[in-house]
Amino acid sequence: MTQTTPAPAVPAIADPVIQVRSVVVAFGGLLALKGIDLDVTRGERLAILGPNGAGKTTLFNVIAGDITPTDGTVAIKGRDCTFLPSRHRPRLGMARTYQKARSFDGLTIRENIYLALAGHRGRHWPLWRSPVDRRLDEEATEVAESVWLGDHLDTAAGELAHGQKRQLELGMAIATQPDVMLLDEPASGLSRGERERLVELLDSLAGEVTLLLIEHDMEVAFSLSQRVVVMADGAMVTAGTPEQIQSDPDVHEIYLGVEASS
Ligand SMILES: Nc1ncnc2c1ncn2[C@@H]1O[C@H](COP(=O)(O)OP(=O)(O)OP(=O)(O)O)[C@@H](O)[C@H]1O
Repeated sequence: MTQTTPAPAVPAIADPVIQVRSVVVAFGGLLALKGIDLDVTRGERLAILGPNGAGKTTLFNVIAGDITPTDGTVAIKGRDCTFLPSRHRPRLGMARTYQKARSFDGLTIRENIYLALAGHRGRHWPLWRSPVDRRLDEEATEVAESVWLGDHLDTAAGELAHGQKRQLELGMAIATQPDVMLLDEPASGLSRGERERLVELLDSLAGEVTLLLIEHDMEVAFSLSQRVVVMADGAMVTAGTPEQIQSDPDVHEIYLGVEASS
């Protein structure tokens, strides 16, 4: 399969939250990203699609600060963050989830969300609970309820089913009240009912929250996004509305080509 389509031009947008410019990532001799340009505007819902190995997670890692690009720049809310480590990005209002959930298995749902809340507010795990800490406990309960985990508050994360773990991770991200959320395959491994609840939950986020989504489940990706970017082989192949992407023969070829060869 060959992708000869030139990368789509980056249109100038009024209120960019994320600006990726000429980003290259090399892992030894492998070019995982070959010069990516991407602008995401405030409140936009953007899905990134592409076959395995296309570079989607690597692009997320660059935007979230988990890896520094070999070349190019990333700006968040107008500030050059190319070299800003991921641990500083929540202060910019950014949260991300990972393909593999990163909650603490030995802690309960309430405790995991509490820690996310406390970390965001610059507090530590208290030996004695002050009124502020008790308020955080209440907030943790509210967040757990918002991701439909209110009935499992005292269940250890390690005992949760896969779908519930993803709900917890989403809750931990939401707890930091981000205005930019990067979700890496949030629907993976979820049942149909859980996927529907996920869409409902993400749909209910405030309009100003910017959402970037890597998702293999087309139904989820198309129903949640306003714009879809398709990547293959470290490059952006095309971009458009969900309707445009669904009827794009190049996109079909990318997926069918991969399916045929796998
Ligand atoms: N840390 C790493 N070291 C070496 N190669 C890597 C590393 N991370 C990713 N790669 C390679 O970079 C390429 C892009 O990987 P990436 O995970 O970004 O793709 P992806 O589109 O997210 O795929 P998937 O849908 O399977 O998660 C792949 O060839 C992958 O093997």
